[in-house]
Amino acid sequence: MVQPIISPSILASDFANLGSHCKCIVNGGAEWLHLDVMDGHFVPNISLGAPIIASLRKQFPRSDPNPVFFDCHMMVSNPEQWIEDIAKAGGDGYTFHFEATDDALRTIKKVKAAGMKVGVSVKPKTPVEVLFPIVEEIDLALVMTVEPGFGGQKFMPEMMAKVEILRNKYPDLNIEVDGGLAKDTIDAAAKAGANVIVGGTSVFGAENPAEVIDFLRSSVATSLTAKGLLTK
Ligand SMILES: O=C(CO)[C@H](O)[C@H](O)COP(=O)(O)O
Ligand SMILES: [Fe+2]
Repeated sequence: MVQPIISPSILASDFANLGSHCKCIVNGGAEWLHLDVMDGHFVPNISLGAPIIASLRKQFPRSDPNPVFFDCHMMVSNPEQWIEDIAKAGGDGYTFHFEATDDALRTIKKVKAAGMKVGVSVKPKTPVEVLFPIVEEIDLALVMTVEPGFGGQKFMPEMMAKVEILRNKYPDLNIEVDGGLAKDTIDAAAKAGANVIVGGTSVFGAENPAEVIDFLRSSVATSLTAKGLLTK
């Protein structure tokens, strides 16, 4: 059993007003914040790192009644290098790319030892089957629905086959999709079985983020209910 989770990506935020922009999104009902860390090497772009995450954590303290989950998407070449820094900065989930490590199990163990939930992501050209041997050890699988590196790209519907394969095999797994998720693409992702939805441009760029968040969540809830998978 899983639940719908909306994780808006701060890549599409107004960085000069990051704290207040994120407050508006969280007040609009987002359960998680998706923090895209890019190193300019694994992907051809640079975004942000631990110092920004630490500043943002001060705005969303863990002592809050419903602390916001910091869902860190690590688009970096050496994911083990940043585990301690991100944990100290206040990361809750550490999702690294399968393509970036030569020993995913070792990296998974290190993330867990640092006290974070662990996710593993696959780029569009990576077959989802690579996750099968490690799936029992992870908290989340992230299926990229764009080539990682930039926000505002077009959703790749052909990635939904990967989500379906994972959902059929692992009904209790958190399956996240990232890239181009919006009102016109959510149904495909929800029907395939995704339950954690990243929305950058569609949520941070919306006039009414709360309405978009509700829309995304109800699509996921409808599909999970139809599959008998929704956590009550
Ligand atoms: O990981 C990412 C890019 O690599 C981002 O999370 C993603 O692109 C979200 O932005 P948008 O919803 O605008 O596509
Ligand atoms: Fe991301």
